[in-house]
Amino acid sequence: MTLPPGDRIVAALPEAVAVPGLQVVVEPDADLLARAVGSALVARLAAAQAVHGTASVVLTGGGIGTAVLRHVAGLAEEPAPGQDVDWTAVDVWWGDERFVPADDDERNEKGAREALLDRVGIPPGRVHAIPAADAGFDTPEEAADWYAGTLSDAAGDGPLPRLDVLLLGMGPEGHVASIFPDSPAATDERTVIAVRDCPKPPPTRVSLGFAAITAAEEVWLLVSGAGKAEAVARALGGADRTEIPAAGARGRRATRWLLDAAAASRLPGAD
Ligand SMILES: O=C(O)[C@H](O)[C@@H](O)[C@H](O)[C@H](O)COP(=O)(O)O
Repeated sequence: MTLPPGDRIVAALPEAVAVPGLQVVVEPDADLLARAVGSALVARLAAAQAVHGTASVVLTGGGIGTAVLRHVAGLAEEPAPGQDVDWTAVDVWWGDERFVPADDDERNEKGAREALLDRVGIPPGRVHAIPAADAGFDTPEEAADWYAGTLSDAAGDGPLPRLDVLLLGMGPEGHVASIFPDSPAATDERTVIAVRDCPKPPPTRVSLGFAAITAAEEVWLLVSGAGKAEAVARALGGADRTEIPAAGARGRRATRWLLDAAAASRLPGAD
């Protein structure tokens, strides 16, 4: 029997990091990856609604993350049987955001609205943006505390609501959300944190912490390009999450590494 690439890779990973629910999926290139993830996301949200009546997704910025949303918007216009998402019953959160004015092109929220949210009719009350720098908060710390409170309010009981799928891009050095290697955010226990002096501009951000990321039902890491291959291999090879934050991004039920062939090229078992 010939295993598909992702199965071969999981089989080749050391037992210590073969966490329950770990999947590695490899698509030939970035465009096919974004299409595949878009279809999988629609199916997952439809499945969550079939069980719970509602679904929730945590969005990421970045090229692949935004391309996925564009494909989801296209699928929403012509839903496949059984994969019809009721967008009026989807809660949207963000994994991180830049603390800049709302109309700044650096806002992850702006990209997501253009790619998907403005096209599918989600009620404004279900779009839970991380506050912009001109939204009435003087500091990213105040904005982070407010977002933690908003998550907690949505939960009703406990600090976090059910987060069905949490999407993350990954930087070439292994950062996820705005948790950068060897930064204070990598060891912060809060659900939402302010990030200052970020090595990648803009320097001031608000990010979910590991406490929130690891509470999601499923974490999906979207990674493309050869420049990420070494960090992917280190994350899946058991690196410490303070060195490679992506290594600590794990969902409660599933952790899916969704890669193109170039990003997967340094994994054991990759051809
Ligand atoms: O906040 C940021 O600086 C980016 O949003 C970042 O976290 C991004 O998600 C990754 O760098 C992957 O980006 P690409 O998919 O464009 O490579």
